[in-house]
This record gives sequence, C-alpha cells and structure tokens, in this order.
Amino acid sequence: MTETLKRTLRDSSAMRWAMLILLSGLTFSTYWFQDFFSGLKGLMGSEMGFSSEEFGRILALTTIANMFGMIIIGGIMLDKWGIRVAGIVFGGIAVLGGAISALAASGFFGSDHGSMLNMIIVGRILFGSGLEVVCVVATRTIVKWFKGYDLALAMAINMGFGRLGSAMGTALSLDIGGGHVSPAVTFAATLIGLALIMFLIYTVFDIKLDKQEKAISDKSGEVCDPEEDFKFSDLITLIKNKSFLYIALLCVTFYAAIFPFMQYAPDLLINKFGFTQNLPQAGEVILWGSKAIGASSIYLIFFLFAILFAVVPNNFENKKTRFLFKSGALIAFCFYLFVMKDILAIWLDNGAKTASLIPLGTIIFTPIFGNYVDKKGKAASLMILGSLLLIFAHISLSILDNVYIAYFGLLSLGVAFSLVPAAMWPSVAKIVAENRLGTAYATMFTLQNWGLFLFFWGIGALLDFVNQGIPEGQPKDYTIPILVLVGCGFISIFLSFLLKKADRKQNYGLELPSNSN
Ligand SMILES: NCCCC[C@H](NC(=O)[C@@H](N)CCCCN)C(=O)O
Repeated sequence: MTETLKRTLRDSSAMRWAMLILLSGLTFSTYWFQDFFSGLKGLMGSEMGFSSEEFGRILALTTIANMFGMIIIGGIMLDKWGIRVAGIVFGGIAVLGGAISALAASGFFGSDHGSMLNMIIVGRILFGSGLEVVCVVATRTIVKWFKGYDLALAMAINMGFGRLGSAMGTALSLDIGGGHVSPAVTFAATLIGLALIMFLIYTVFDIKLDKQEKAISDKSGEVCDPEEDFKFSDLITLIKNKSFLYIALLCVTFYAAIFPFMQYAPDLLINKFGFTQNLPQAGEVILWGSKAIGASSIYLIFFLFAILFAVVPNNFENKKTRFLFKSGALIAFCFYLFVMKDILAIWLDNGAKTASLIPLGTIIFTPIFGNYVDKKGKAASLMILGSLLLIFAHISLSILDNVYIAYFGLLSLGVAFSLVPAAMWPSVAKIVAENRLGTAYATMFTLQNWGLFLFFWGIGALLDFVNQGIPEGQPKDYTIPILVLVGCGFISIFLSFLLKKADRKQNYGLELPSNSN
C-alpha cells in the first residue's frame, strides 16, 4: 500500500478492529450492569425483602438523570471535550455508580432494608447518568475510526457486544452470586472498572490518531468539516419534522415494550410457566463445562476446516463437492446438538437462562436484517412487522398459558428486537442530516428514557397491586402487567404506518435500499 493510502492508524484494518474491541468493553459491561438484576429478582425478594415495586423503582430511577437532559448535556460535553475526556468522565461516573451499588448491596452503608435500597438507587442513578452518554461516545468513536470503511458492520458488532453483556448478565448472575445478591453486583461493577481500563488504553491510540491527522492537515492545508455544536433551535426543527417525530415516538413505545419486559422475563417464566432458578451442583458444572467445551471445540475445528476448504478456489463449483460439504456440515451440527442436548435441556428449563436467549438471538439476527435493509430497503414495513411480532409475543406470554407457545413468543420477541433496531437506527440517518445526528440520537434516547422509567417502575408496581396478599416466594400473576405491553405494540404499529405515510410525502426513501440514496 502506498504512503498516501495508508496514512494514519485508522487506515489499518487490524488497528480499527482492535480499537472497536477496546471500546466495546464499555458497551458490554454497561449493558451487563443495566440488565443483570433481572436474573436476581426472586433472590432480591427473598434475601433482601425487596418488593416488585421496589425492584421496579431501582430500575426506573436509573433513567432519571437522562429524562431531565443528562444525555443532551453529555452530548454537549462530548463536543467540547472530545471523545477521550468525555469517555473517561462518563465511564468514570458509571464505575462510581456501580461501586456504590455494590457497596450498598454488601451492607456497607447499613444492612437495614431502607439503607440498602436507597444506596443501591443512588449508585444506579450515577450509573445511569454515565450509561447513555457512554453509548453516544461509542457511536461517535466508531464513526471516527470507521467512516469510509465498514461503518454499519462496526456499529452492529458494537451493539452485539452490548447484547452479549445483557445476555450473560441475565443468564449468569445467579451462578456468579452463588445464591447471594451482593457478589453478583460486585462482579458487574468490577466489569465496568475493567472496561474503563480498556478505554484508557484506547485513549493512547486516539491521541496518536489525532496527532497523525493534524500533521496531515497541517501539511496539506486540508480543513476538516467543523463539528456542529448542539443548539436548542435544532431540537425544535427536528421535532417539527413529522418523520422524525414518528420514529422518535416509535423508539419510545417499542423499547418500552422490550427493555422493561426483559428485566421481568426470568421472574415471569419462573412464576407463570414453572421454569427453575435452581443453581447447578459443583460436580454438574464441571461435567457440563467439559462436555460443552469438548463439543464446541470439535465443532469449531470442523468449521475451521470448512472455511479453509471454502476459500480454496473452485471447490464449490463442483456439484458433488457442494453436496458433500453441506451433508458434512449437517451431520456435524446434529452431532453437536446430540452432545449438547442435556445442557440445552437444562438451559431451556431455567428462567434467567431462557430469557437470556432474547438478547443472544439478536446478535445473529440484527446483522442479517441490517443487511436486508441495506440491500432491499423496506425499513418502515419491517417496523410494522416487528410491532406485530411484539404483540404476538406479549399475548402469548400473558393471556395464553402454554409453555410451547411461550417459547414461540420469546422467539418472536427476539426477532422483533432484531428487526426494529436494524430498521430504525439507519432510518434516522436518512431523515436527519449527518451534522445533526448527535442531536437526533440524544433526543431519541432522552424520550426513550421517559418510556423506560414509566414501564420499569409501572410493571413492578402493577405486579404488587394485582398480587396483593400473596407473600414473597409464592407464584405471582403476571397477566395484566404484561398485557399492558400489548398496548405499546398497537401504538408502535400505528406509528409505523404514520411513518410510512409521512415518508411517502417527505421522500426520505425509508422503503428504498440504503445504497440507492
Ligand atoms: N447507534 C445507535 C444504536 C442504539 C442501540 C440501542 N441503544 C439504546 O437504545 C441506548 N439508549 C442504550 C440503552 C441501554 C440499555 N440496555 C439498543 O438497541 O441497545
């Protein structure tokens, strides 16, 4: 590669992906900390005496600073201070919040119910103030490194790290805590601390990149596009744009029906469908662990050979070779499922572990749907489809009582949770000019936090209300709290239709492939 082509660190693909990993530590750990309480809801009731309303209050108050402008303030600070300082400050606030919650759960501020609850909430408020700005910092940093390269893929992978954090936090917290809440909170808080160290390592490269880019622009006299500062008048202009207004409201109703549901999903599966929350014995963990590692390694080796085979030119031109390869892959997969069947059966019987499949599934589905939207378009129609799936999911998990239909419900929720974000976030970039994207995301995230606040808290309070007189530890009726979420699905469909209609008038091309714009 010539000197002119490979001028800075960001022109090296290895560097770009390494930076994405260093940066995604914060995404992974903050999503983990946001969602890990879901697997501990039952234990928080039995060990700490927290009611469902108090559980919901802890989650809801995580969003409070964001509801009142923290994301917009964070965005303005990001513009003024730059990625490094904003990342360290807001990542640091998240670490501090995590540490306060962990100390509170261990009884450091007092072991009575009130002290624990209030100080966990103080920690969560601080954590929440950092969480959303960290998400904006991550988006901005990815654009800095990947503009002109695989930007959409990099964003999808970063979101994948977040979903992996949610899934692992939900699935493993009970095991990590060993039957207690406090060790699981300490572990989750430590993860954010480690991620901040990863971000500090990232800043060394960020400084180097800035120096290289400055040297190039000094030499060539190139002037970079000035970043537009946040202005309140931009906010008014945005809200007056019908397509933006509908997509922002859709972001509120859609995410309100998903994120809060996920916090209660393990407890719902345990209470309504009789899933377990038992911890495996030490011996069983060793047996399953070795089986899973063994089977996965064999499968991985098979696939490494398959990839090697596939990249050798002309291998797939022969029909017989193609048939042999496909049959081999199928046999290997059946063998894998056979070896893993006990582990899968136990996994699918456990409330938290089954619920974790929702964010886990999106890691595979979101890039597939993202690719579909890039190539074929139909973003507004896919949002209608996603909202329909959301309605089916919440009906099957509330008024219906069949565990097999419930599995389908969870699956359709996973598909909806992949479809809508894959269609929604790139559509914002079609509606809003690039230099206003920061303001647009900050506005959407702020409104989204209002919806999350209402439903995080509302579901818990409603759950207590409809189950008055039922002591902690006895099965609770989730029908009405989840049925309320069906309403969000209907409003989402209505908004998606309005968006499609507005797009026909305003011509943003939401139904067209991305590369045709
Ligand atoms: N480039 C924008 C991607 C947004 C992804 C989206 N994130 C949010 O909605 C944030 N408000 C973070 C919320 C974190 C809570 N778990 C997402 O789908 O995660």
